[in-house]
Amino acid sequence: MGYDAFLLMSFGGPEHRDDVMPFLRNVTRGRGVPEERLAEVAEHYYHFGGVSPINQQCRDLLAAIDADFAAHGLRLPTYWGNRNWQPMLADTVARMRDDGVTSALGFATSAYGGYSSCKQYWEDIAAARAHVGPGAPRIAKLRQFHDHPGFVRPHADAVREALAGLDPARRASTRLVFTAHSIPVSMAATAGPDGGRYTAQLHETAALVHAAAAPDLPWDLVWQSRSGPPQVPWLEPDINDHLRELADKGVTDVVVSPIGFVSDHLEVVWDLDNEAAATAEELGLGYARAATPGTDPRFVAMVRELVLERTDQIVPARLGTLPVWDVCPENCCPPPPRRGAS
Ligand SMILES: CC1=C(CCC(=O)O)c2cc3nc(cc4[nH]c(cc5[nH]c(cc1n2)c(C)c5CCC(=O)O)c(CCC(=O)O)c4C)C(CCC(=O)O)=C3C
Ligand SMILES: [Fe+2]
Repeated sequence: MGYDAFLLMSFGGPEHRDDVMPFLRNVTRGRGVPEERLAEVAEHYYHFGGVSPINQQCRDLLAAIDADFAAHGLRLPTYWGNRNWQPMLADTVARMRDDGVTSALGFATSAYGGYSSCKQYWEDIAAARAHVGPGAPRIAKLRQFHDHPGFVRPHADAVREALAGLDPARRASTRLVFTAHSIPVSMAATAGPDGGRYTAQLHETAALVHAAAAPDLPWDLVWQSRSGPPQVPWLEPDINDHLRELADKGVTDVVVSPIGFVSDHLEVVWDLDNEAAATAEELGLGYARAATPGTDPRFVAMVRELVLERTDQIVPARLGTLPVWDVCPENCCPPPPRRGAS
């Protein structure tokens, strides 16, 4: 098939209290995120003992991928490396070289186009290969999967399940609220080869999940987890402001579906299960948060299918019509201007 390894790439997160600040400095190096914001976000991690759930979720996903590959006779050794915390991608790529890997396929735990969710993983690959030097394996990144049935259907089932936990007598005043990570407006404008692709793909995913889960209900796409300096505009509205507006309009219940994410990591368990849930309670809104795909067997199978489609063994499974791309054109998703100390 031309490839001799599979590489899982993710964001990374701390697993000890002492790792929280070094991790946050890795994430925000050169991005101009104010100290106060870092201290505030550190508290979110300390609330969970300094342990982000994301690394364990990656271990679980990789174990499920191993089992799925084996069950389908796909003999590819698997590896895992992160952008911001151990296991760091550069160390993983060094291990791949030591193991004799020459050409790997990389899967990033982000479904969408854009700088943070796609292009930055290409930069991570290039930096890791440069760090390893001669003999570093070639690594190609698998495509964005925002409309793959293995991603959309688990989200849709989760919305249906969350709805089942709300009062059916109030269904007529219930609303679906899809959320994704906010990004700077300038980053959204330059996402994808023609710009605007992060938000466009998210809209498509939201529409697909809505149609599959609860086509009778109204829905919105809003944003969460804003970072960065206050003077830089980021995508709005924030989920918390949006919940206030919905309550004012007479909405009684919400299902919040984090379609921007593949697992229940810290941005989900803090920003939604803690903050947004508290906002809803204050407003007297019924609130149910839909699960993310995690290790849903359909999502795990999707990873194998992305490998098989890349190696021309199956045709791509797609529910939407927006472009997805395997290789980023040069002009695609430029990095944000670097600010502050780097
Ligand atoms: C688009 C996007 C995704 C989705 C795509 C993907 O999944 O890749 C994502 C995911 C995540 N973001 C995460 C955590 C953080 N993101 C931050 C900051 C930032 N995110 C940004 C964008 C995104 N982020 C941006 C433009 C910044 C500003 C700094 C910069 O330009 O890079 C900060 C800094 C502190 C702060 O929040 O201010 C933290 C701690 C975690 C880990 C959670 C855990 O530990 O479980 C995950 C999965
Ligand atoms: Fe983030």
